[in-house]
Amino acid sequence: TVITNDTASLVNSSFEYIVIGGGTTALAVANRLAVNHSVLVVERGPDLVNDEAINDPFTTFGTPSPCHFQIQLAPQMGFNGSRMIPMTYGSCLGGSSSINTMIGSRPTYAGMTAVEALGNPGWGWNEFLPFMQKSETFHPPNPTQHAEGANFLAVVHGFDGPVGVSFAQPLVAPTLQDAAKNTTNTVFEGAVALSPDMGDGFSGGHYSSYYHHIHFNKTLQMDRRSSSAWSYLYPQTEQRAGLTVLVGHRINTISTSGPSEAGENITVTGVLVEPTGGGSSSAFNASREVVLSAGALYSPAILQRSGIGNATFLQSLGIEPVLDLPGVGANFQDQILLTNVSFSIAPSANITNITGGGEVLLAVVVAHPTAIDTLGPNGTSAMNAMLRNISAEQALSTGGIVGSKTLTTQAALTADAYEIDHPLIEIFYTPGPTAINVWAQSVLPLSRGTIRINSTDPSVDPIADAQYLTTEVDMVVAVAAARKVSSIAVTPPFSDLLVENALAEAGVPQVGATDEEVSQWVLSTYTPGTHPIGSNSMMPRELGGVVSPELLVYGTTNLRIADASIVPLSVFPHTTLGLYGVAEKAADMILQTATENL
Ligand SMILES: Cc1cc2nc3c(=O)[nH]c(=O)nc-3n(C[C@H](O)[C@H](O)[C@H](O)COP(=O)(O)OP(=O)(O)OC[C@H]3O[C@@H](n4cnc5c(N)ncnc54)[C@H](O)[C@@H]3O)c2cc1C
Repeated sequence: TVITNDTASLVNSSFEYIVIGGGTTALAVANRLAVNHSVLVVERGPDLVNDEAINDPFTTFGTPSPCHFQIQLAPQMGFNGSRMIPMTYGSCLGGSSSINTMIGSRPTYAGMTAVEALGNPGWGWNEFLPFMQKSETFHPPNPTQHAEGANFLAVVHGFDGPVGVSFAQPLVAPTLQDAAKNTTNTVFEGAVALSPDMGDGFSGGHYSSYYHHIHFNKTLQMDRRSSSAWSYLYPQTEQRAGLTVLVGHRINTISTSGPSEAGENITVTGVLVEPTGGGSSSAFNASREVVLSAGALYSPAILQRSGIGNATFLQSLGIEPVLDLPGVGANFQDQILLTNVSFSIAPSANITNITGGGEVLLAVVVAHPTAIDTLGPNGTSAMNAMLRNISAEQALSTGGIVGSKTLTTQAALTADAYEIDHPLIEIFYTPGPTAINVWAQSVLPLSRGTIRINSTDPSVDPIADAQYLTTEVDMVVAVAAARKVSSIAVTPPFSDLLVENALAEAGVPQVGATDEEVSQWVLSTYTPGTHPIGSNSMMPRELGGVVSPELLVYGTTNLRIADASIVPLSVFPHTTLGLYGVAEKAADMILQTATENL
C-alpha cells in the first residue's frame, strides 16, 4: 500500500478502480478490490495515523482534531422560528469512523425488511448479515463483564474480519450500568428486556450494555479505535500491493463518455482531482469502475458537479446535464438527538463506580424501546394511523421528496417495521466527570431534506437541509422520547445517583409538563443525530432512487455508490457497522462483475 499526498510521486495515472473518498466505507471497498486489482483512493483530508487523540478510544468525545469538520446546515426548524445548526463529520483517512463515538449498533431485521421491500431484492436481514459478519472480529465479554450484564450470541457475529468490536475493557461504570438497567425496566414497565445481543436483528424492546468499534489487543491489554483506517488500511495484514491512497486531494468531477446515440447508459472514465489546499488539477483514469464513497453530505455534490442530477436544477447553475436523475441529493435524512440532558451526580454518590474511574465511552447502556414501549398499548396503532394516512399534499410539502408516492411508500414501510419490533427511539446513558448524560434519539424519522450545490467550486460546501422535525410524526416521537428521559431522571435507582432537583437544574421538562412545553424544549435544544443518509438512495428510479440494488447509478454502466448516501431509510440506529456490511456487499458485487467481464 502506498499512501501519499503528492501526485508527482505517482507512477500511474490509470487504475482499474478509483474510489472517491478515504472514509468509512471507502477504505473497506478499496481493501477488498485491491487484493487482485489496481485501486486508487482519493481522500480530501489528511492521513492522521499517529494522532493519539483519534486512536485512543477514551479521548473525551468532541476533542477537536485535524479530522473534525463541521458543515453549517440550512436554517432548521426551531421554536418560534429557525435555528442555525452545524453538523460534525470526519475528513481524514477513516472519515467519520475516525471521530465517531464508536457505538456498535446494527440495523434490525425489521429495518432490513423495509429496505428490501422498498424495491431492493437481496438486502433483507438474512442476506445482509453475512456481510456484516465478514467485516467483524467480535470480542466476547469476559466473565466479569458477563456477570455485569454484557452478553452476545455467537451465531450473529464474525470472528475473523478487520473491524474490532468489543465491550469496554473493563466494562465501565458498574453502579451506573446497574441503575440504568433497573430504571429502564421500571420506566418501560418491564416491557424492555435485557437483550441477549443488541446486534441479533431483534433489538426492538431491548436494552443492554453496549459494544463499541474498538480493537482490543489481549496480549498488549490495549484498546484502539477500530476506525476504517485502523481496520482496513494500516494493519500489516491489510497491506495491498495494488492500493494507492492519495490524501489531501479532493475530487472535483467524475468524467464520463457517452451516452450513445440510442440514449443508453453512460460510462464513467475517471476523475478530475485537485489539491485540497489549492493548485493545479490532475486527471486519473479508471478502466473498470468508479466507486463514489464521499459520504451522504458530499457524494451528491460530486454527482451534481459532474452533471448527474436534476437536469433543470443543474441547468440553473450553468452545468450541462449528463444524466437526468432527480433523486440525486433528495431523500436526505438524519435522526435527531436530544443531547441537552446532563444530570448532576449527587454529592453522596460513589463517583468512581458511576463514572468508571475516568475511562468513559459514550453510551455504557443503551435501550431500544418500540412504539408500544414508548407510547403505550396503542403505540403501534397510533404510529400506523399517522404513517399510513400521510396525504400526497403532506408528502409534497416535505422538502426532499421527488414525488408524493415516495414518501407514502416509505411511510407505509416504516409502519410495517414498527409492527414487527423496530425501535421507535434509542436512549443511552453515559457518565461524565460530574454528571450523567441521558441522551435520546429518534431512529426512523420521516422528514426528508436535500443536499444541493450552489456553486461549481468544489471547495464550497453544498447546502445541506435536513428538514428536521418537519413532519408531525417526527415531532410526536421526539416529544415521547423527551418525556421518557424526564421519567428516567425521577425513577429510582437511577434517580438516587442524581442531585435532588436534577430535572430542573438540567432545564429538562418536568414529568407532567404539557405537550406544548415539551415541544418547545425539543425544538429549542435538539441537535443533529450525525447519521446523515439517503441523499443518493437505493430505491426504484421512479421513486427518485439513484442506485439500483447492485449499487449502480441508474443510467450508468460502471459508476457505483457505496456510502451512507445509499441507505434509503434510517434503519441503522447507528450507522457504522451496517455501512461496513454495505461496503463488503458492494465489493462482492463489483468483484463478481469483474469476474464476468474477464
Ligand atoms: C460525531 C459523530 C458521531 C458518530 N457516532 C457514531 C457511533 O457512535 N456509532 C456509529 O455507528 N456511527 C456513528 N456516527 C456515524 C458514522 O460515523 C457515519 O455514518 C459513517 O462513518 C459514514 O461513513 P461514510 O463512508 O458514508 O462517510 P465518511 O466516513 O464520512 O467518509 C467520507 C469521506 O469522503 C471524504 N470526501 C468528501 N468529499 C470529498 C471529495 N470531494 N474528494 C475526496 N474525498 C472527499 C471525506 O473527507 C471523508 O473522509 C457518528 C458520526 C459523527 C460525525
